Amino acid sequence: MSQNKYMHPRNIYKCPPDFKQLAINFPEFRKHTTQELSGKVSIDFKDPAALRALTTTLLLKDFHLKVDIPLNRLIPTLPLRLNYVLWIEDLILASSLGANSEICGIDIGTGASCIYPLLIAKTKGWHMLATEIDESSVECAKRNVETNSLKHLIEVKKVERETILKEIIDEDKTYDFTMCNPPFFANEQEITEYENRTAVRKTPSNSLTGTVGELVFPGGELAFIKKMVQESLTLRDKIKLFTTMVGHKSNVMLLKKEILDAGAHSVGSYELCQGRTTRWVLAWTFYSEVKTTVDILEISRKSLAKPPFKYLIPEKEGHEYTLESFSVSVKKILNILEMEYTEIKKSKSIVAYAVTAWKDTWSKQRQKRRAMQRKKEEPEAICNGNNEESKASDSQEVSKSGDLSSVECRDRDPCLPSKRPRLESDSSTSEGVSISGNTSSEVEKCENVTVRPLLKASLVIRRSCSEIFLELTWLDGSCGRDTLHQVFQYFKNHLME
Ligand SMILES: C[S@@+](CC[C@H](N)C(=O)[O-])C[C@H]1O[C@@H](n2cnc3c(N)ncnc32)[C@H](O)[C@@H]1O
Repeated sequence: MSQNKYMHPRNIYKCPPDFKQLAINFPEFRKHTTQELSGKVSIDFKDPAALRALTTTLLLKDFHLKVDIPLNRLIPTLPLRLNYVLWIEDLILASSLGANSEICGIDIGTGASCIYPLLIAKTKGWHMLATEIDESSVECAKRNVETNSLKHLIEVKKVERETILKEIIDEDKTYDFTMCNPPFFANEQEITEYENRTAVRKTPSNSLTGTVGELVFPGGELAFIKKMVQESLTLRDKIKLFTTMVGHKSNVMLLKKEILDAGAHSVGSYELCQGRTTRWVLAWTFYSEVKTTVDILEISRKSLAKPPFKYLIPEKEGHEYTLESFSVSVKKILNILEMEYTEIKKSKSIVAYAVTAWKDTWSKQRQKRRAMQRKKEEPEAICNGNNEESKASDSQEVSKSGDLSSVECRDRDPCLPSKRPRLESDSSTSEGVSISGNTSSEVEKCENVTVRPLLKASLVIRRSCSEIFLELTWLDGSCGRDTLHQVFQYFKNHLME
């Protein structure tokens, strides 16, 4: 029975890919398909060439990644890999890792495809160190990184079989997380048994790909992970979160006990469900503030509820845009809009600001300019009269509410409700940029009443390969996300001026 409904909520393969459409759009994939009389298009999952065509086609279509996978090496399936990556992302977000610096991870045994680092670097912009023992896989992984112009984010390192983590960590470096899809089997006999299992469990639907060297470790995954746990004890200050995939359910409880006995602060596990395959992942840490379990539905609900407004900055002939030059243009617009901003993150690939608006300066700009013009042209007497009228209505308001500041605030902010709500202590995270707590300027105190800003958002300028994106994420404010969309439109219209 397919377990797709239990896939990670943000996994794009929860809804399986449309093979017919893939065959129409990708001739390389079409070669491996057959069409039944009913019109249904399928592939032979036992054929490694077909499996490879599916994975490389999806990587190209969904992630713009061009990946070479040799037929004689392990061919990764994407739904499972993505489930693992999304779970790590949830833990990183829940633990607020990378809030003040770039996120760096390690993939132990990256394989020829270099699948995890490519997915992570491409979709999250995180730095990855990828290790591998197999010489030819190392070469292929390096080529894949180069082909996709991700050398600035991914380093592929050839290591010795005895090494898991200890020897690869530089003295002066720390990492946010490790991940690993370890060799599962203890010997070749186990591989044969797995391939031929029929009696109790169904034969796996996919063909088992990969060399003996890739799939076998003396003592199997249990021995490999136990070694990793032992090494994590000496690296407890260098790595915040250790994770690994586990292939056999029976090993999950054994390893959890082993990890806690070794002195970890906490250990958590999660079930990766996809197609007919189930795998497990373990996370452990020596830090009290780092999370090893997470409410995935809650995190996904939050992040899906507030996806950022994203704008790919169009290329302009003869112009080489940099993050620096865009930050200048963005700050200029923020000043024009009289928005407060604080730089919260700056790296080679990201500049992020926390922005706050106290009044609407962006909507109906043209009408406002016309009104100003008309006001200038009006005779003084009428103008005076109007002023008297407005003064009268203001004083009425003052006497009703008994609070002068509320009138002032509402005057400059049409969206503020008549009774100002208290601003709850806020902590929001958006795509690796986290803003928590309120600065004194964000909360304006008027006579014991706490005023909520009109809008609070994160503004991220992100470089991914040669493309630059502007991302605006709604965080809080008396006006909703629609207001942020107006600001976003304003940026789109004025950024290239
Ligand atoms: C099951 S494969 C996973 C490949 C890839 N990460 C994936 O998920 O498709 C395990 C990989 O770990 C590599 N490996 C085995 N022992 C290793 C070690 N001590 N350090 C680094 N890589 C190792 C193998 O060569 C193999 O490529």
